[in-house]
Amino acid sequence: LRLGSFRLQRGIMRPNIRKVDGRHRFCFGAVQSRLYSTADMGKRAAREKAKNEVRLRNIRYREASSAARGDAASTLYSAKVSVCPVLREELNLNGREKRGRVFVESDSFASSSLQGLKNELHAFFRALRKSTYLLSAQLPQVNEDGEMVLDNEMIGDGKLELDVSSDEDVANLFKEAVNFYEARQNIGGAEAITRPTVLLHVSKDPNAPAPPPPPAYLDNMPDPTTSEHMTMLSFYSFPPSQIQDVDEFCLNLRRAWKPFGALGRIYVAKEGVNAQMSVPTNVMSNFRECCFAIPELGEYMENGLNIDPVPIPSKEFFHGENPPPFKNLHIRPKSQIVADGLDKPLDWQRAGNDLPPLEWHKKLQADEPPILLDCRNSYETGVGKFVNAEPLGTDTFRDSWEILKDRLKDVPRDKEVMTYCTGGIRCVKVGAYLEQELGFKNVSRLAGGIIAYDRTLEKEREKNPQEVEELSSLFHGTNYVFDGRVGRQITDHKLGECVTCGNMTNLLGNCANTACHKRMVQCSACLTGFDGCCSTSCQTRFVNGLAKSKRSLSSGVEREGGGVTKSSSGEIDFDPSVFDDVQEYSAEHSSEAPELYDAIQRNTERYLPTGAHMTSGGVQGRLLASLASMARSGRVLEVGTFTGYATCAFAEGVGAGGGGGLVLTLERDKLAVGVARHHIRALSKGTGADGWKFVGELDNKTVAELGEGEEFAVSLEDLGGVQVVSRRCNDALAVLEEMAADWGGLGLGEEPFDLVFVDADKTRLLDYVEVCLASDKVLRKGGAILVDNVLWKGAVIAAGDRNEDGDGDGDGGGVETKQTRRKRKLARIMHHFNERIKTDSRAEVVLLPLRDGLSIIRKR
Ligand SMILES: C[S@@+](CC[C@H](N)C(=O)[O-])C[C@H]1O[C@@H](n2cnc3c(N)ncnc32)[C@H](O)[C@@H]1O
Repeated sequence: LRLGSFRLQRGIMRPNIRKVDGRHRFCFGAVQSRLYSTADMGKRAAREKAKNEVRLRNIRYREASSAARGDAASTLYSAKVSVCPVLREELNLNGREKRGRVFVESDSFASSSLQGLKNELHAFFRALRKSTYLLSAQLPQVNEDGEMVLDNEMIGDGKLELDVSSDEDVANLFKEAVNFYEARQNIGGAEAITRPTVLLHVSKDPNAPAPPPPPAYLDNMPDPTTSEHMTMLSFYSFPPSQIQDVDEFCLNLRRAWKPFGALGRIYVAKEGVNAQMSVPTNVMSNFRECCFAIPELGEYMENGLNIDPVPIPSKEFFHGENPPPFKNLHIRPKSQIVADGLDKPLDWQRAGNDLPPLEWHKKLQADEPPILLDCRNSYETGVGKFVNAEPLGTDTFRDSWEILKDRLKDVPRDKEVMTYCTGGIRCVKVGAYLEQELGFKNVSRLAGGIIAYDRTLEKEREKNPQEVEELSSLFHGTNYVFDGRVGRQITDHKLGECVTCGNMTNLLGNCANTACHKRMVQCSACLTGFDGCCSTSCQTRFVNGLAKSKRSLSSGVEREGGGVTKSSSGEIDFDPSVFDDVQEYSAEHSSEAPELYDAIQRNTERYLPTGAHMTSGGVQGRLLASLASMARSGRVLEVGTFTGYATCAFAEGVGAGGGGGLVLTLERDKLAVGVARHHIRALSKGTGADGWKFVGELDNKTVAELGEGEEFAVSLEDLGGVQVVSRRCNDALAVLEEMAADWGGLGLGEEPFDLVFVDADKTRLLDYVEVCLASDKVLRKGGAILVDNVLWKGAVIAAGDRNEDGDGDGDGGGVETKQTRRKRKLARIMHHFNERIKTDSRAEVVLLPLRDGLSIIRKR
């Protein structure tokens, strides 16, 4: 491994190895892999390893390849694979599985036998395993200039396509690939091909058996997108036979749950599944049936699905004051579903008795109270617990074992021990430990945890109003939950001590200073007085320029007034609220965007409301148009079209030059491309009222969608003949990389772009910029890259101060909300990007504090 970024080879393979925050990061075309340096080996490396064997193997291949760089041909064949549209549809393939690259070792089973080659394909394209398909192949082609072309367009018109249906075909194919490679070397144009390369096409076998019918639980299912409510639920399962192939299981879960429009965070490990989810209420019964049809869940979901009885109106869920608890469906392979820190796994099937909530309630009122242990962490027990319960006082779940051992050392082993936690999952592990490690014979745990207890009692009280007294909750205070709602107040009891004044309260949240973000209990008076911070020092940091992160606690604190003030020490303090005023002032004193753009914004809010904040907007739109008008040859590339706001601004700017030009824009989202298409077509009527009317018509139209790899092109005659090409692609980075190899085969001329706007997946900014800086086919020397959101709402400042690695709470559920964790992670990525690019000798950078931060990177 070497520090710094370097290109291993030109042409089709360009791995970069960079050191990022103490770990080495590999980027390899569309396939990215990360390998952690020894300093960071531990749970993350282990998790990564378990997660994806294929990625690790690719790393090994790459290392082997770089070690034998002069002799790469003897190490590996490269096979670029594409799957036909019929199979893609039928197998419901995800982005990565539609096309990709696999490597085949020379003299291996895979390079000499059909089954071996298929095994190699299945490791990457997992869904193909269970289907019958035909394989055909094509050798690299050479164009009229003698350069090698790896382009599907070369198939047809007399180009050779080979059937690959026997071991002999496979052996011949790779033999031909070597011949071609060696012949190319002799010709002397070897830089275009670095190893024996073939193109493989996977297509549906017309004689294959018909795919199985859709499962019964999907029969007559309502359309989940029309649901007026969302239901929150959680469940966990510890199947006795364990989950044998975790990656495969994740993939299957994703496929099974896709039709329901389910959102959530699901952890899958060999030991089981732990899920927190939101599901459209109108398909809940179908979803439940689906879960029970999955053998690893079904009867092993302890206490079934834990469903919140009060569904949330969809409007409030998606567009309410607080961000939605879940925005996506994340199904993550993990080494454990609850990180326990035990040396060896226990048998989770022997974990004491599951006590139903009503029995539990009765037992707690018995004359001789049992030992009652609250197995949650201190921040949870600090605001609520059962009467007479003993909190373990842990910071993380891992701390439980020593504390339990110590607390129970003198307790007779037949004494009843009762345990509880939020949803029950942690107590499975505690129960197993008490029974198997400490030898307790009478362990009971609260089935479904506090959540189930609270719900059961509420229902019982409704059924038996005369028994309200007997059924009043023995859990006092607030139950801390992990789905972004932070806490549910079960009774009015105030058990927590305010971190800043010591008064009793039941409010909890996180410190507003993102660099601290400590979980804390704080009363409402201090919440306001300390601007949502846990101490005066955090408050000073927060108000002196740090972004005001939205608090997870509902009562967000807004500072009143604002301005530049003099502190007692005489220094000038900067109040961040002034920044908003500055932005507003600059909008008021910039040229107004034509009417068309207001219509674009309105349509975006109508069709893609959750992303409506992503458009470039007024002042930035004007800046983009101005920069495009200065582009030397009028060629602009946009990565991330969304609904075409910036695309139109670029076209407008390029058009102002009057000499034609091209705006190529790339986007993965089907619907966004469809909406953008209308906006771009509206530009053909100009940017004034006509265009506005034209765009307005979209309200009554169905949005036409483009398929993967399809594009539409418009020539804007009224705008100096600018051509706008919008292309739908699953991975814009892969398109840029292809472009770097051979102008992308997009048929858009062999001229580099003057301006590239990088505004897509923020986690790969460095990769996008790297392609632009490294390849003069993508961006000309002297051209510029624009990168949006580089300030990440100011959170980059705090990110610069941090060097921790996330929540580390060890309870498997995470404690920070998903939103704040993601925000901090992205802030770190952005900060790292800003640091890296500033020191890149190939670039000249200006970071403008415009809106969310826009960097202009000129290629030297
Ligand atoms: C911030 S929005 C773009 C906004 C647009 N440039 C504007 O100024 O109005 C980012 C877009 O990038 C798209 N995107 C994210 N990752 C992508 C990828 N790998 N390939 C293509 N598009 C991607 C998203 O679907 C999203 O629509």
